Amino acid sequence: MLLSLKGKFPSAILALADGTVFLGQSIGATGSTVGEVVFNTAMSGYQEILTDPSYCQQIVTLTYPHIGNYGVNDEDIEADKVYAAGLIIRDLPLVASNFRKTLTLNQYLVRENTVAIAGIDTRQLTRHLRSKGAQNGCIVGLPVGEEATQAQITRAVAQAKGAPNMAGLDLAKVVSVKQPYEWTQTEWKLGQGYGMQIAPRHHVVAFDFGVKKNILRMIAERGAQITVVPAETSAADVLKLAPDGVFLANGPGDPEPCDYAVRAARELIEAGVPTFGICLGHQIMALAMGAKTYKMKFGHHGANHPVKDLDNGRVSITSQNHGFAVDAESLPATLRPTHISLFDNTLQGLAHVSKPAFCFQGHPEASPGPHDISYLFDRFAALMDKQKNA
Ligand SMILES: NC(=O)CC[C@H](N)C(=O)O
Repeated sequence: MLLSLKGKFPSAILALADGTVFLGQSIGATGSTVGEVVFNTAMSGYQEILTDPSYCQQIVTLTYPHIGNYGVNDEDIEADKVYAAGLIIRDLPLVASNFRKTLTLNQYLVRENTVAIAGIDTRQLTRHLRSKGAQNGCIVGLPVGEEATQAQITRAVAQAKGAPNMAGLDLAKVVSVKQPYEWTQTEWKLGQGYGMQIAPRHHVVAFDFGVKKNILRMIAERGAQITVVPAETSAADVLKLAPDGVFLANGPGDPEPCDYAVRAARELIEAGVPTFGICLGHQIMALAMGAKTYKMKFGHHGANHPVKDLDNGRVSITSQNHGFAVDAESLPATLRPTHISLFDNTLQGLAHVSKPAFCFQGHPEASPGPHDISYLFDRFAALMDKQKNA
């Protein structure tokens, strides 16, 4: 437990389903939360991570030891609320400084009703998750003045054990919008903030499985007007919108139960509509073509993952956030691998051999992370240009 936090914040419990218990300080809401505990190795971008809908029902532990140094602001959000089920960190600096800061991380977590624990040996926790695999956990933020009792610890372990298993969970339709909406916001620029697409040359229909705002901004930046549609929209309804391209978004949960999305993706790809998928969207495109997906041991969550482009040998440092992957052994003849992870050789990118469709497992929009692989957004725009001019 870090002495600097003790006495300044109430006590908190972190319990894993295997019975491992850590005690620390509550830096968010009072109460308890459960979810799959995963570790993310990005050094900054905690606000983008907390608001990424792909973290729905996951508790994130950040391996970088100082989290909160630059506070939070109103702009670095990937959705309009915090989606992560909870946050685990080592140290919360008591001074947060940045010219864009509107709140401290602690104030933000309380406002967003997010349970969070600090003062945890996140290195020990991460080594545990890495050797045993991701597992469910429970964080309990205690009221001011209360210390953790054995009964509360036992109850927290039981809550962790009782949490639903991520494998088999369809969360895309849970987090998806209920009504379509239009998107025109473009990328953020220093001194200007976010821009707006006023002269679009493409119309993109984006399936919202839990879409990150920065993906939409990067597609809009390259010339698109975007109609975001609910996860369960049929291919026929998408075709009625006469799109130049279709985007399959990132999102939480297991891709396999998303049969409605798999069906729609198959029909749109076979109809020859230029299609681009990211993360869950990549997994859905692979399933649509007949490949299989599987649950990884602890997944990829970070901002420095090297990925090789198999077409030209180029290596990009990429942002990653996934717990499932496409089984390379299961690829049908219609899909060819385009990218692999240099950490573990797992599949990172696919392209259809005869249709204008491709997808990527990592996060070319970063947020947070390096922009090495943003060329995939250019590729999507080029694919739509080519189809239009054909
Ligand atoms: N970021 C994402 O789209 C994640 C996809 C999927 N939920 C996974 O964990 O693999």
